Amino acid sequence: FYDEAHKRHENFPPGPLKLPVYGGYWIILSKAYKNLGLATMRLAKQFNTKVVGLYLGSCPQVLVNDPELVKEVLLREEFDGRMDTILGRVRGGWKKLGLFFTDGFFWHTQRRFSLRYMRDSGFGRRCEHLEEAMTQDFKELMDIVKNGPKNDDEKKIINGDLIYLPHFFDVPFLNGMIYVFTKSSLPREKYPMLWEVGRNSLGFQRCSNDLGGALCITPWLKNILPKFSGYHDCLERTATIKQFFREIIQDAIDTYDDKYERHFIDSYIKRMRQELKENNRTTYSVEQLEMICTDYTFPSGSGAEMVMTFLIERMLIQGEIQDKIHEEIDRVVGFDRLPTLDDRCNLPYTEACLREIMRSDTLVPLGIGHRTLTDTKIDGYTIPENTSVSVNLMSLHLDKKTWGDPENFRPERFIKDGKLDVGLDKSLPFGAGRRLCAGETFARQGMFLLLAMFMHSYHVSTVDGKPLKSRSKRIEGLISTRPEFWVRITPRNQSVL
Ligand code: HEM
Repeated sequence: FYDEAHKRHENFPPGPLKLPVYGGYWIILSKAYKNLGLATMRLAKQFNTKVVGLYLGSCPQVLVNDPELVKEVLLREEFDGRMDTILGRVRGGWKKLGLFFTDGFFWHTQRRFSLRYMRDSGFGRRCEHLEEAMTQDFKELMDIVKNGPKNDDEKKIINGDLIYLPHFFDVPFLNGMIYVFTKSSLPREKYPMLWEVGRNSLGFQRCSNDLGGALCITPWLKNILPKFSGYHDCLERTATIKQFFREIIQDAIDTYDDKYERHFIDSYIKRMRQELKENNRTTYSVEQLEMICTDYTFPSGSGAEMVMTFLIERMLIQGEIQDKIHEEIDRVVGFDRLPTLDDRCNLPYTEACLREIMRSDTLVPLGIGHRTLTDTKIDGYTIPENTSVSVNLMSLHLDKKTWGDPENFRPERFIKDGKLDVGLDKSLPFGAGRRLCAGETFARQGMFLLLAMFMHSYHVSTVDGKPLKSRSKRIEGLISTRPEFWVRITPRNQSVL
């Protein structure tokens, strides 16, 4: 037992013992059960290293806990793989599908194709049609607030002057994605479907953690503890989102005409058929198209909304932030129209608040795990091929040398001479390199647009009217989330409706 616990690859980074079955997994959790970023920092301190090495079961796992090394790993190609885990397999019906959990030629081809098409639809540059669609959805929400919900589904999200976060923001983000895929969005009668996708997106994010959870180390847990291990949620939540897209894709296939390329789904089908005809084989398939739609959709229905929710929670703790955003929006936009993305460069404080919340409240603390594609080195240590490598983005976002006062929420740190200076933003909430978040532009622009419209239209307070004393406990999942909650909104600037 002693020998086994101390057995390590040669020159592997220092770290905890390899205990039976789970290796060092429970040791990390014991450092900070609900906060793997903090746990990583504590392990790094304990072993006096920037790179921690341990084993999850028998699989080598490296945790990188240093701002410079984090960037290095994200930028070096030999770290670009993804582990082949049960989590990824369950989602794809035991096949390796989608974008998040695939790698190599398949991932590269599918990511490049989708982003090449979606580049003009708000994923590379601004898309006015997408902005109009998201603005229209926001106006519908304002209408529900003003005139009251029409049914029980609406009441679950908007009830009098109370709104339910983060799901209040489901409609514009998810309908936005549907617009990107199909060039049309769902009308108000179908919003309950979007709320269902939103609930499942958030549920999926909570089915595991940044290290894959116990299920990835001991997949047999799916048979004996399907609910507790997260297996059930992973399967069911993804199945619901996939089913939602299956119907949209089937409809596109049924009405497909080679001569007209109506939208992304058509162009994907076209490429699939072309490649099959010419080469008799292809990485394109209807199943993969379902997974692509799912992989772009669930972060929209959870991640981007959670960042906005974190920021609203911060405003309920530090009331002056809300006052400053209101002051800026009123001065720049006025009272006769809603803000647009044209206003972004003139609303530096509002934009800085989004950047500061993503720095101070890291959404994906250990990023999405990478895999080494070959034997390699980091900080002098040897990392064998097929090692899972996670970068602790919190080690960068809370680094004292980089930020001076990382513990303070201070959007002004990004503002110089009254203007936003993006050069001052050293945070990497979306990662970097070839695995950079595929939705960064969509997320940044969507969050800004919705935040600006929301703050232009409402004052926000707690249900009991008292300021919050502190942030709520985070739920550690694939991303960090806070529990859903109701907040009170008081209309302002309503003449735009
Ligand atoms: C504020 C919100 C968001 C944050 C902070 C965020 C952050 C991240 C991070 C850290 C990664 C992993 C990067 C890596 O592997 O090193 C990632 C991957 C990804 N994100 Fe996001 N994300 C957000 C929103 C979105 C949205 C709205 C979408 C889609 C519309 C999206 C789509 C993706 C995809 C497809 C990947 C996988 C990329 C790949 O493996 O090639 N994300 N994101």
